[in-house]
Amino acid sequence: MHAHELAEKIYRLFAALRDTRPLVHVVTNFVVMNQTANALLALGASPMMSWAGDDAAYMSGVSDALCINIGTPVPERISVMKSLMSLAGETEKPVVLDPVGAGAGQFRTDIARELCAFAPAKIIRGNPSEICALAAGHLSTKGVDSGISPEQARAILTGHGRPDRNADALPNGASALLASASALVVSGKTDMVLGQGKMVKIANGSELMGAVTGTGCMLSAICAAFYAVAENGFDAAVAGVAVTGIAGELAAARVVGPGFFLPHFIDRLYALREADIHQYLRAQVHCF
Ligand SMILES: Nc1ncnc2c1ncn2[C@@H]1O[C@H](COP(=O)(O)OP(=O)(O)O)[C@@H](O)[C@H]1O
Ligand SMILES: Cc1ncsc1CCOP(=O)(O)O
Ligand SMILES: [Mg+2]
Repeated sequence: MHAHELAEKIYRLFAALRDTRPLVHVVTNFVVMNQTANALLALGASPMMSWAGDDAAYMSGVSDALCINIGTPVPERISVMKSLMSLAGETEKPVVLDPVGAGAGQFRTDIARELCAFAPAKIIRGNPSEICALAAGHLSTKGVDSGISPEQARAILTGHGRPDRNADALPNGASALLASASALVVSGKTDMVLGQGKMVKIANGSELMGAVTGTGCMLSAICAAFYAVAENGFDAAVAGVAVTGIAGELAAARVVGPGFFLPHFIDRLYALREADIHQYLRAQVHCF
C-alpha cells in the first residue's frame, strides 16, 4: 500500500469518528484521567470515565468502545475491569488494553497477563518494555517507563539472534500475544503496529512526548475511539498511532518544553485536518 493510500484510509476513519462521535468508556489510572477525557473530546469522541462496578452493565450496553488501563491498580477496580472486558468480549465491543507497568514487578505483570485473556479482539498498546514483558517475559520496565527502545523490542519480539529466526520475519515473540489480540502497538520513537502477517511502522511524534506523563495512556484511548469506527483493530491502531504522532509532532514544534506541550497537543488534535495527515504521515507498511 502506498503512503498516499494509507493516509487516505486514516483520514476516512478520522472523518467517520468525527461524524459518529463514539462513546468511549475509559477505566484508567488516577494520573491521566482528565487529560485523557480532554484528548478524546478534542479528537471528536465522547469520553466516559467510570469505574464503578454498579455502572458496568449499563456502560457496557451503551458504549461504543472500551479502554482499560492498569496504571494505578486497586483490587476493586481490577475486578470491574475483568467484568467489563468479559462483557465486551461477549458483545464484540472494541477494546484496548494498556498494560501500564507490565514488567515492573510481579503484581502488575500478573494483572496485565490475566487481562490479556479477556476480549480476544482487543488492541494491546504498550511501550517496548511492557509489550516485551507480556510477549517474551523480558523484564525491563522502569516504573511505567520503557527501559528498551522500539528497535530492541523488535529484536526481542522477532527472536533476533536465534539461529532459526530471520530478524525481518514475522514477529515471533509477539505471535502468542497476538493470538489474544487483533493488533499490538509497541510505541516509542518509532511506533510499530503488529497484526497477523503485517506490520506498520510510524515515525511521527516527538521526544517531548516521553517527557509528559500520559501520552501513552492518551494514545490507547485514542486507539479505542478509532476502533469504534474501524472494521478491525489493526486499522484502528494504525489510525490512532498516526493521528497521535502527527498531533504530537505539530504541538512540539510550538513549545520549548513539556509544560505547554499538553495544551498544544489537545489543540492540535482538535484542529487536525486531512491535509496534515497527507503532509506529515511517515509510515512504512511491511507484510510477512
Ligand atoms: N522519542 C520519541 N519520538 C517520537 N515520539 C515519541 C517518542 N517517545 C514517545 N513518543 C510518542 O509518545 C506516545 C507514547 O509512547 P510511549 O512513551 O512509548 O508510551 P508510554 O507513555 O506508555 O511509555 C506515542 O505516540 C509515541 O509515538
Ligand atoms: C506516572 C504514572 N504512574 C502510574 S500510572 C502513570 C501514568 C503513565 O502514563 P503513560 O504510560 O502514558 O506514560
Ligand atoms: Mg504507558
